[in-house]
Amino acid sequence: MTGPGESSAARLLSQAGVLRFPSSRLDLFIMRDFLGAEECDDLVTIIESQHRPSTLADSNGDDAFRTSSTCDLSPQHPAVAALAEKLSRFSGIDPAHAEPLQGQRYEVGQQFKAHTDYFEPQSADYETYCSVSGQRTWTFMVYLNNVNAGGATRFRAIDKTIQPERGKLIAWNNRKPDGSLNAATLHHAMKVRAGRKYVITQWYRERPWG
Ligand SMILES: O=C(O)CCC(=O)C(=O)O
Ligand SMILES: [Fe+2]
Repeated sequence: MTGPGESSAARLLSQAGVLRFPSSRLDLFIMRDFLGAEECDDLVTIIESQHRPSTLADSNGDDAFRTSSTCDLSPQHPAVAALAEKLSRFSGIDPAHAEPLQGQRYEVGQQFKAHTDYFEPQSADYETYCSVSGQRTWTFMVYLNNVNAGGATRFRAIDKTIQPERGKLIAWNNRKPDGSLNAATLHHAMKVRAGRKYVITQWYRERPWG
């Protein structure tokens, strides 16, 4: 069964160039060249033009936990609207279930330590984040540039490290087939060692965004 805010392995694998990482613990998919060079460069320009310090949904007292910058991408921007539509067609998820797209920008030394994208049900702010749209379901993330050194995304539980590569998309299901949260989705955006790193993330929700 696939809920309204969910993609599926069958959907993703039916599209040319999509590979599945072999793991019984986590549904993780990779596609190179999801975006072309020009699309990536346009999105990097937008992120460069406007960003703020990234924040955490559940602050844990570690000021070094997430040190990147975030760009709230305007859905009015044609390049952003085009990407949102492309992701929705690709994922098969109704765009009503999509959060607004976000860009992340990492300078040398910046990172996002190991975390999950779902909201912790025990956290104080769980209701604030999830009462309207529900839990996060799937994550789709696109690397917008080749990083000179560092900046990989590491999934520790399945021992998989993905190198940033311009235009490459990765996608994973934050939940297990039975709908429970999947702790094996734990991932770490490792420190950039040289150059900058830019990504865009699309998170989807159980219910329409609102
Ligand atoms: O930048 C990355 O490699 C991962 C970013 C991430 O995990 C997030 O923004 O939730
Ligand atoms: Fe994440």
